[in-house]
Amino acid sequence: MNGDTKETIDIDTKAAGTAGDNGTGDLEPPVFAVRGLWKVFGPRADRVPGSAELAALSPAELRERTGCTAAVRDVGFDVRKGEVFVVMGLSGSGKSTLVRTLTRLIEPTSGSIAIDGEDVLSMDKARLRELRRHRAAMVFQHFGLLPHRTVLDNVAYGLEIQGVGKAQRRAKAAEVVAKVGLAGLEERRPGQLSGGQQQRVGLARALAVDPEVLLFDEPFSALDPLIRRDMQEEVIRLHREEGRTMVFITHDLNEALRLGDRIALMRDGRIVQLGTPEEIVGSPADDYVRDFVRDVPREQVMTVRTAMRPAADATEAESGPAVAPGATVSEAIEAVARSGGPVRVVEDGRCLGVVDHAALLAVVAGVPAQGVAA
Ligand SMILES: Nc1ncnc2c1ncn2[C@@H]1O[C@H](COP(=O)(O)OP(=O)(O)OP(=O)(O)O)[C@@H](O)[C@H]1O
Repeated sequence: MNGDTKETIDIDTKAAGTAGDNGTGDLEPPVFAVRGLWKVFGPRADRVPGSAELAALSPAELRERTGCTAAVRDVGFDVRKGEVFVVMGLSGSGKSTLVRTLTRLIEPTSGSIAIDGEDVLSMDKARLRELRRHRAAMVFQHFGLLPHRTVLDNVAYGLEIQGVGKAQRRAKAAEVVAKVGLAGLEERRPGQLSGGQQQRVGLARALAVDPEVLLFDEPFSALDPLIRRDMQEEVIRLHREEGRTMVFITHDLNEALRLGDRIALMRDGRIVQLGTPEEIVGSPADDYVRDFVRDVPREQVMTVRTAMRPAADATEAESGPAVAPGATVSEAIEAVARSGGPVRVVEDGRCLGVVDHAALLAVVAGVPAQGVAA
């Protein structure tokens, strides 16, 4: 593992192709910066990342030759402040291992991880404890609630182990319980709650410590679809209201598309594509991703920004119904159907382009359309 004792590490801003760029051109330091990260399980795991020959083997070949599994293979990315960063992939692709290495619940084999520029791999035990308790709180699928404690006391638990006084932690817990929609249930025990309500308690407990980043490990996969939908809405609402940074693991593509500002799609320990939902659905990096997103209703993910063409003349640019550039193709289809003609794409009073029947149909069909902006 790392022998690095520096408190901070230099971040190679080009390594992950995304560092520092928060999409607005501003340079904001990332919350997490991960570079060249490996986690190999098995005998003499350290030799795998260092060996070009072993690192190039397929998972099956590697297992056969060395008895090792490379759960995370040479992964690099940034988690930007305020975004929902989704790690998605099929079972066994390495999602849980990757997210657990961020706070060293699992020790990486090699590579670097920084939180707000601070080297996570050189943190001592006390600093790590502080990281997990205050800065990066995890919400697990199995919520790990204490069965004999009330909802309020379960939520206050994280504050209790931080040494916060009783009155103060109960006041804070009550506030967070209300925030996740559990007001009135404070004195119940976990056994008296539905699965969805228990998950809300788990979420409230993580929120109570006011962490900089919330890490969700498939938190909703055990919930039935309606309650799951409810909890997704809850996460979207909390994110909108608080702008808290979130890292969210899921194997469910729809959940990833609904929640993610950006999605890292994993396969066999590697990130095969990292991008916005629209980039992943609209420009899959390879056949694997293309196959993965094949059944996604494109009109609900793609926006008119991708579908628009320049206005043909001043009349087209200046009159008629308008939509915002972030409107989905599905919304624009409705507007075009109602108006019977092209619809303008307008931002801050300026016409960026227009969308018409042909362009919108091309997006739905997944084929390039003539005159559509690249
Ligand atoms: N402690 C371990 N020892 C050996 N191999 C492990 C260990 N933990 C995970 N693995 C292997 O690492 C790979 C990635 O596992 P991981 O749990 O990270 O995947 P995942 O994408 O989170 O899967 P799931 O969605 O099923 O939770 C798998 O092949 C798994 O068998």
